[in-house]
Amino acid sequence: MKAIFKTEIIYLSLLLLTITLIVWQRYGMNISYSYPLTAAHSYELLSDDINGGLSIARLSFSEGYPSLHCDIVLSPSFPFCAILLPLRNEEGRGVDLSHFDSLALTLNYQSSERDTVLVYLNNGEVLSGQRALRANLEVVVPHQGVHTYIMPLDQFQVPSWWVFSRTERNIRTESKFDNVQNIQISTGDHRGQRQVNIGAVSFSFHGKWISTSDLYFYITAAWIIVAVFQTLILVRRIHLKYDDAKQEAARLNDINAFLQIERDKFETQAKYDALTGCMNRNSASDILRRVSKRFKNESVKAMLIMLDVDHFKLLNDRHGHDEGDRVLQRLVEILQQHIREQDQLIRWGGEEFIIICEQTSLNGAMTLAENLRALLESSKLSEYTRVTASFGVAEMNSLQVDQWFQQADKALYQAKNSGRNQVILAAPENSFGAS
Ligand SMILES: Nc1nc2c(ncn2[C@@H]2O[C@H](COP(=O)(O)OP(=O)(O)OP(=O)(O)O)[C@@H](O)[C@H]2O)c(=O)[nH]1
Repeated sequence: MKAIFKTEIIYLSLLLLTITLIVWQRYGMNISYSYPLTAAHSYELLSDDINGGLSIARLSFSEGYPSLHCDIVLSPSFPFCAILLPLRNEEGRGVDLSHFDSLALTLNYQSSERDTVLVYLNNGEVLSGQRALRANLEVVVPHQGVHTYIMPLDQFQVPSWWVFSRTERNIRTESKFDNVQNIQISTGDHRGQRQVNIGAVSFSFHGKWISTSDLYFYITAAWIIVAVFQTLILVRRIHLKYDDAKQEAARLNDINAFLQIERDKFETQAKYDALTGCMNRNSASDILRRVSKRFKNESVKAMLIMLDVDHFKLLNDRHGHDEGDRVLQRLVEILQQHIREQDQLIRWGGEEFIIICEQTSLNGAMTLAENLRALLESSKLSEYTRVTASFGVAEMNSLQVDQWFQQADKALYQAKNSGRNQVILAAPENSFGAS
């Protein structure tokens, strides 16, 4: 949000700056160049006598400014007269008009015939290793008397006579104003005999500090630079955010893995007895639901053997709780080793266990219970005393699971009451084993 706000400020500032510069450039940023045309300066005159012509040019300052008086005489050469207003400094360097757009030239014009005025801006250059003047020409249709003529510099063109007068091949024919040596004001193309007076009243070049094209170039460049810069910052930010998100995802993955491990641990703890490692009562509900379903749907027989260590309290009291724990651990070990893999041994509580045997006949269950009873009796479950267990066996029939358990419990109770260390089959009363 903060970054977006900053971006908006940057673009808004740039927009304001752009508008300000465009308006300022349009109505301000003006520059001009001129000097007063007085007798203090030296002005050059030219006439067709350089080509063998007969026209006569004279200079006067009758009204304070230089005036060209020209008697144009017919001759085979092109008849003309001209006055040159110098622009070069003492070192010979001309004026650089790159930042100027127009020339305002005030002339006092008198002519006996209708004619044009040729205005040249002669630009100093080196061509073929020699100094030369490039003629940049604009034609003015003058009015009699004093008038100001505004001439946009981009309308000045190099005349064809100048191009043909050069011997260089591939010479550039466009106008150039980086070293303008003088302004040449010349009589026009009328070839007839006549008298022409041209007073150079004043001149001034006008322009802008920054040209319109340069200004638009700089503004466009500024917008491009800012946009590229902003894009780079944006890309960098996205990259950093992506890295952060990746790190966060990795961190969440770690937490998830940790929680998964913890969940598995708790699940194991919830279903398995911490002391003996066999299943605890929490596992029983799933197993019993499955067994009961299979019994009902597929008539798979199931037997329940319930066993309880005899006089376990006495053992605890006499030999300590730790010894009691060890007895329970060994007992589970032995039972696990001697039941089938599909039989489920569950610690029902305290020193009481159940074994659920599917696909087992009543005789099979009784035999298994008896074998286990004898095995426990003969095993040295405790190094201090003989340990035995009593068993109750019940067959699953159409009764509910809780009634099945009640039957087994009842048989176990009978086994206890009948002197312990024996196996009792739930009604009809049948019992195996030693007393
Ligand atoms: N060491 C140990 N003792 C336990 C554990 N769980 C239950 N007991 C003890 O087992 C004893 C069970 O005693 P009783 O229910 O009176 O049964 P008993 O002494 O075995 O007598 P009968 O079952 O009638 O033969 C209690 O003292 C419980 O504290 C256990 O995890 N470890």
